[in-house]
Amino acid sequence: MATIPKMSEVFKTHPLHIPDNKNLESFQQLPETHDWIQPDSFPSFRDSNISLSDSVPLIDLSLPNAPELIRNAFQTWGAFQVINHGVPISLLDSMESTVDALFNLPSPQKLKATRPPDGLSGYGVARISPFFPKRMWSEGFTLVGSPLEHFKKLWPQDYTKHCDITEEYGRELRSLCGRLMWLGLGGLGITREDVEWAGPDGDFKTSHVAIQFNSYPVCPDPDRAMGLGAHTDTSLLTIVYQNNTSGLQLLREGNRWVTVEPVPGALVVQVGDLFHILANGLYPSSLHQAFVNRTRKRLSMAYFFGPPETAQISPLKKLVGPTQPPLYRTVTWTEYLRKKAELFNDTLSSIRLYTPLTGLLDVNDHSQVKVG
Ligand SMILES: O=C(O)CCC(=O)C(=O)O
Ligand SMILES: [Fe+2]
Repeated sequence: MATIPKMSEVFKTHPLHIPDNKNLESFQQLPETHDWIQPDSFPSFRDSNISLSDSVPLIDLSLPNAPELIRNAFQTWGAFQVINHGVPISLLDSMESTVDALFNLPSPQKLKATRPPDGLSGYGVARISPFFPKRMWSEGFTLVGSPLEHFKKLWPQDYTKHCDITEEYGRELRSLCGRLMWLGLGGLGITREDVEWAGPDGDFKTSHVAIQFNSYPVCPDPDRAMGLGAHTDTSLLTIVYQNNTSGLQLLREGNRWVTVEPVPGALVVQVGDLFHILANGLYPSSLHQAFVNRTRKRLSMAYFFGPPETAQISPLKKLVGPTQPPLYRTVTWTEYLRKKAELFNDTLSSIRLYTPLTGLLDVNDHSQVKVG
């Protein structure tokens, strides 16, 4: 059996060099390098005539029927927005201020904390950039593990405050993800005994996590630009916080992009590839992208919740039977991440064991999604 790559080594085989990082805000016109409109380049991402019933569900986690609503949302959308989630709104505000402060630093300061080409943490462009022919209208900062070393480089005097906020955010989101994992799994009839790697208390204490901050500066020609190209996340669950500026879109029924309108204090919960595998395809992995705006800068933070580094992820036994064969082979998160760096939106199909009998592509076959 192949050895499991360590998280820190995942990108050694696929280093990503940061291109000359011009300050996007300084452009009066969209440069050719960022102009995504070519004949037949990608489906239009401006939604038109979307009916109200076509908006991602908004779920109040304090309601007694929340588990049922969550199961429904996961099955139909692979996503929902959640309120009354228990993460203090003041913490969301502080975290947003930290992210804002980070991206407002002068470029040379941000570049001091550049993510190494084969590394996990630091400032840079989106990891998915090499899969698209044009550059994205965004900048990002990825954190795996402690923010301390990175934040010291960004804010030599002032790092403690930002570290404290980020660490508290990480703790709160970990606990929310644990809750949401059990609600999502419960909806499939899965109980604590079925998921060994959730730990003896079922608190996912050894789960691996990454945090991604994204900034989408104002753009002179937003209809021709793209903030973040269409992708699924590799995680089990991703929780996105967005500021009060829209941009996040989900692909609905494989044929139209629906904007997730910002709701104050809400968080967006999305199924990632690994939960899709665990659920043996019953929950689709959410395909999403982000657009940009002409007059409003957008910020988002994505919290990627994954399994422990060595956990073997495969369709849960209870969800497999004579009429439901396992759709995917076993992978670890690190193995999967490495594959994704190579195959991107074809990664799920590369580990698929069965093609649906109908011969039709299922919602998670993204080989049809045009990315270039
Ligand atoms: O900006 C957003 O809303 C989405 C961010 C995202 O999808 C990601 O960081 O993976
Ligand atoms: Fe994402």
